[in-house]
Amino acid sequence: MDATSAPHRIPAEMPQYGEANHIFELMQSMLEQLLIHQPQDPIPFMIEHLHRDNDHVPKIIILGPPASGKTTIAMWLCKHLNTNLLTRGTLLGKEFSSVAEEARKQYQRFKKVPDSLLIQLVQERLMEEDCVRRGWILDGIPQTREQVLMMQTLGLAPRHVIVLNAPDSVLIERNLGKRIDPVTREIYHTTFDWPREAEVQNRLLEPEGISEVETARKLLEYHRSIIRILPSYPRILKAISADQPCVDVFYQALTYVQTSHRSNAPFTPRVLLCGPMGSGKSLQAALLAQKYGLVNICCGQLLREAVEDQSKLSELIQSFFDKEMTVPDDIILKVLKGRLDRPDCVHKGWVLHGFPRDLDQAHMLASMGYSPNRVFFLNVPLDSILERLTLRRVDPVTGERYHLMYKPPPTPEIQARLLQNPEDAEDRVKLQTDLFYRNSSELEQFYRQALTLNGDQDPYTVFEYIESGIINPLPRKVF
Ligand SMILES: Nc1ncnc2c1ncn2[C@@H]1O[C@H](COP(=O)(O)OP(=O)(O)OP(=O)(O)O)[C@@H](O)[C@H]1O
Ligand SMILES: Nc1nc2c(ncn2[C@H]2C[C@H](O)[C@@H](COP(=O)(O)OP(=O)(O)O)O2)c(=O)[nH]1
Repeated sequence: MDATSAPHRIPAEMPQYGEANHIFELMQSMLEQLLIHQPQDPIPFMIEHLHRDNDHVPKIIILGPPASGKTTIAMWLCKHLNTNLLTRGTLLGKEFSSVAEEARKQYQRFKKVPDSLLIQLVQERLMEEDCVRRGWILDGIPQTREQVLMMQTLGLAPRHVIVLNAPDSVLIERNLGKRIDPVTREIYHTTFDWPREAEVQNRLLEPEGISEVETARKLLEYHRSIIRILPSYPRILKAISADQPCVDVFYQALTYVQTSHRSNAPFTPRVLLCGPMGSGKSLQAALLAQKYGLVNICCGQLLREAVEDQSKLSELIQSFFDKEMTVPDDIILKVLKGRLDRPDCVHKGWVLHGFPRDLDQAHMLASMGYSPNRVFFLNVPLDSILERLTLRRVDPVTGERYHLMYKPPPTPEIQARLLQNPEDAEDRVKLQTDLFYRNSSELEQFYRQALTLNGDQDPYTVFEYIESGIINPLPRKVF
């Protein structure tokens, strides 16, 4: 007996609960910490870990060569995400810390801090309340592979690693214009980022070590070490070109750190495609069903099959078809429930389109326990919909579908006998489209995590957007 016909032991609502509450990620994070720290008594350790509940605070590392903008971007991200910035300077400058004091001594004597001492400083800082509660951004640390390994051994794991890059010539040139505000420690640039206030302009200082020779030396050192660091962060690394305006780098970095990584949690897609007729729902549903094995449920088609199946509802539904009246919601829901309850839908997941069309239907669907976990709204302007639908024809002899613009009939004989579906007439399409957009805002309100996309483009581009929306976890609320 294959899985889709075996009696389903796990009730459908369990995976939904797990997904809605990120149970899998919660357990995975706790297990990682347990294995890293191997506490004597795991129970209190797990309780304390769960109480801390900081699995989604920012834990970011920004790496990059000198003058790539690490500190600039790190500062901007910190302000936006309300998290803590950790740099070598802030770590070494820490007061009331014997480790920091020892590190300062080492730096004063040897102009270098031993890896073990620096990482000890990082560990000490990351365990402080504000970093636990609001997360952290490490600017330019780790600098060596040894430091990476020490951090991993201590369980200091970032969730996102950003590596900035730009041609050395650009960086050497750029560093010459670097200026620092001694009061706020803000970073500026004589050409690219000059402060507006004259008071700030007058007090800016030229930092040490920004000469061409000095920058070139640091670049050499960086290139040697970075190739040994990056392989340690295979799945959480994002490279961003720093050879573009700061603000563009910032927005790419912000978008990245606000996406959750794909989790290994078992996930059964329950996809809902909403959009006016002709927006591409059926086409996209067919592509999803074909590629991911989802059950394709077109509400209209389901009702027609219910009539053909001679089911006990068939006469009732047929009577509404004959009177060209919409089938009542409760009858549609009965048919829909019958289909969604089948093991293939529960096991493989489904892609539903053509229902719900309004808020009442959405409430009814949810009350039956069929909440989609991915909702997409396909937006297509009316003129594109009219172009797609009103030029559609079908050959009554072969059943072949044509489109007078995209797929014209091959011969005049076929052209002559083509028929147009009355539903595709311009006035019908305009009425249906208007009806959809009258209800769509309430539906978008109801499906808070819905993703809206531009359906007026190549079908495969639309499909890529939908695919990415399904595979990737939904963006969390902003930190
Ligand atoms: N994308 C950018 N375009 C132009 N100038 C930039 C850009 N990013 C940073 N800068 C400027 O380059 C200089 C170096 O920036 P920043 O100090 O942030 O880089 P960094 O990677 O932290 O450097 P270092 O590692 O040497 O501390 C600053 O003057 C900053 O204003
Ligand atoms: N250019 C373009 N045309 C599309 C796209 N999706 C669907 N179409 C065409 C194919 C159909 O002839 C027509 C309606 O598509 P459909 O998938 O039946 O729309 P829907 O009524 O199920 O929402 O539009 C699409 O994404 N791009």
